[in-house]
Amino acid sequence: MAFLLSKLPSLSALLSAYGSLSATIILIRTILCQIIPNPVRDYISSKLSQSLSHYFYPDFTFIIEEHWQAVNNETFRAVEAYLSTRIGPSAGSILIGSNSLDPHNLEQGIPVGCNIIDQFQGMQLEWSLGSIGTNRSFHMERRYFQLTCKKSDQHRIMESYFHHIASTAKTILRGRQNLRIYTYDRRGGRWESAVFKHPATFKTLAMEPERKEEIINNLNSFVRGKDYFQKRGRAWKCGYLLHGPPGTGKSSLVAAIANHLRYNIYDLQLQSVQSDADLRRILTSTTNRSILLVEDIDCSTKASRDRTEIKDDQEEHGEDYQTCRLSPSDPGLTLSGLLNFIDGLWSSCGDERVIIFTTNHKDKLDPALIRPGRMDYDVYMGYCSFTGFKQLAETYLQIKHHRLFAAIEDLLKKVSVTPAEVAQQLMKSDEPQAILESFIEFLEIERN
Ligand SMILES: Nc1ncnc2c1ncn2[C@@H]1O[C@H](COP(=O)(O)OP(=O)(O)OP(=O)(O)O)[C@@H](O)[C@H]1O
Repeated sequence: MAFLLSKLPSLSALLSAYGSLSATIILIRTILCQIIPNPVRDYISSKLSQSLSHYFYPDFTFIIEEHWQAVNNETFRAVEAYLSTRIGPSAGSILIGSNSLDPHNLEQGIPVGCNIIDQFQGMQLEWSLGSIGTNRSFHMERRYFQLTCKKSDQHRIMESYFHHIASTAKTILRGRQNLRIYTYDRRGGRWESAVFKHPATFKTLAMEPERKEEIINNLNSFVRGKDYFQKRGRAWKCGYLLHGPPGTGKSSLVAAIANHLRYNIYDLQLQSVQSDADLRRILTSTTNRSILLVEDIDCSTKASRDRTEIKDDQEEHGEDYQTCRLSPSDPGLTLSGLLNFIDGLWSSCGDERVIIFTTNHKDKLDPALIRPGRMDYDVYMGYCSFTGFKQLAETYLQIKHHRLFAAIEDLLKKVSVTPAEVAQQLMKSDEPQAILESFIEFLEIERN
């Protein structure tokens, strides 16, 4: 032990060695500082710290939250759609559900806490779904995806993996089996959805063929039109005003549009909107590639109605005038708030949006709402023409010709019946001859 202690350097020798080492380091540093230019020094030190951090912290994490700047995060939706096709044994658990007992309708989703492994261009990518929020405040729950990868893959992921996710998700969402219809739950303060399975298509719709063709062409160019809209500095959206008497197929046309585009529908009752700020919040929580539907807009709120008419109605019926129900608290929704969403600055919020208003009384709407150029397409759904009748006969009776058609054509020129009334008559039995005879009788009665 004593031998070992005698071999150790003395304290003064250690201090002097430390002093000369420090002096040498300072000397080298000063020389390097003088001969190596600043930018080169910065480059070397950043490279050095990068390789050290890669060594000590090799992973990188991307967080994708459900909302982005107070609106729905489309990247979150894309990841959700994409990952639902990547769920494998590593997940440990999956969500299963369906809207019917048909086993083919079984859908799968990603539960919170689930881990999913994905491979892309040789990269190993680990996904998980997390959530912040408590059971008690379910509405406050915020989900987020977390992607963990190698730090060195970070740029490749930004440049190509997220593009791959976006394009795959687009295809998945376009081809999705079930559409959904959303209604706004004012008390819960959020959209509630149900599966939307409406059988109406453009094929079954009784409408003038040229008009039908025109709408289909417009919708097809709309879907392909991102560049078209961008080049012209316009928001990627289009608006339809559907008007005409009850039972002429306005709702059926909305369903046909949704089925054609494979877009979900957000069915908004303007009565449930309390103010312009409320409208902004509700509409920014809808997703892209969707239809915003406001049915019977003339009855929804004072905001949309012709101001002179409201005054006349109130004078005639008193303050309690209820023909077109208004919110008891008289919603603070204003016409300008509404217009802002149709073609004002807020209309540019989101992509690929179709806005549809329906009304039985176009004449009751405020002129500002229907001035030329406000809504892109004005579609009048009228009484049943002979062409409309033939379409309905084909749908309901599977016949294209019949000797009684001539009499029906003649009567339809004199009688105003809605396609809904015609459809009701054609559903009375399966036997075409008997049905057409009874339909002629019905038209004769209507004429007198
Ligand atoms: N143009 C049409 N083509 C095919 N079917 C139609 C048409 N119009 C009405 N119908 C039939 O009548 C039913 C009611 O029509 P729909 O609800 O689409 O009319 P609407 O114009 O929206 O009526 P409302 O103004 O009362 O809401 C539909 O379910 C459909 O069966």
